[in-house]
Amino acid sequence: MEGEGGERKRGARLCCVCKKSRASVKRPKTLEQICRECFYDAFESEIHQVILENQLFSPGERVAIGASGGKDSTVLAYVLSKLNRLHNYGLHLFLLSVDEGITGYRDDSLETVHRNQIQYGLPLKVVSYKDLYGWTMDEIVRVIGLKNNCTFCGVFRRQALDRGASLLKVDKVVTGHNADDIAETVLLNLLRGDVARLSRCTSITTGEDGPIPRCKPFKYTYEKEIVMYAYFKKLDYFSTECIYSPNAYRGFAREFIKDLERIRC
Ligand SMILES: Nc1ncnc2c1ncn2[C@@H]1O[C@H](COP(=O)(O)OP(=O)(O)OP(=O)(O)O)[C@@H](O)[C@H]1O
Repeated sequence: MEGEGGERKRGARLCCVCKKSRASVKRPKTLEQICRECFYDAFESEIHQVILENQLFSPGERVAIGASGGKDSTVLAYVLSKLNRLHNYGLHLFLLSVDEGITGYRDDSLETVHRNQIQYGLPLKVVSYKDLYGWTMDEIVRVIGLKNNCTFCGVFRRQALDRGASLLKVDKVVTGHNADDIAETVLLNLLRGDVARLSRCTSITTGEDGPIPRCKPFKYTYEKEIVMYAYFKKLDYFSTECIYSPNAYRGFAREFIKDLERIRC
């Protein structure tokens, strides 16, 4: 038994990047066998390259990170603060959260954002549907039911982020939309035949003609890698799905894409 274990240890695969440490991760994006430290480096430097190549920011800009407390925006807040320090982007970063008023979901995830505020030393602004529109999502769902509620919520959230951004006087809002989210949106726009949105939805920056531009630094980042990064780094995030979204059209698009991926692999 001992011999077997020893042999397995000696035969352990080395990281294909540093060739020193034991590979402990298979990168979903490249399928490379890689060690954790090299995975962190690759993950962060790819996002840095995306920021540079797309000229997402200019020195001195005030940038609000749309912070829901979920994995994507938590990793975005962590990585963007780190890159800002490391590469002297010169950005003033803020966390901006929208409280939709969903009991048992957003109240819990906002607690996570309050902790992130302290952990990352970033100022936090919370704007709520109740204050802005006089209704919480709980109240809206009580009236309209679970059909189309995500459509209402999406429109309200977009406006609420704009209102919060103008209160914070920021130049840009960044969100944690990742490559998987964008693939779903492409499929949804195809199914709806929405040609105008289809041509816009893959842009890394949108809303340049509106009140405030929006950027997606994770446009090329796979969701699986964001989950791995958050998990290995032990980041503090909230992982429950919205209690009102299980019937959303988007959920079916997500499953369809996952099925296609499974068939292809
Ligand atoms: N309530 C909110 N307040 C602020 N920003 C939000 C909120 N909800 C969503 N966002 C922003 O929009 C992005 C995409 O939101 P989506 O609802 O698709 O959640 P998600 O893919 O689960 O992301 P996350 O893991 O960050 O919650 C988030 O990453 C975040 O930047």
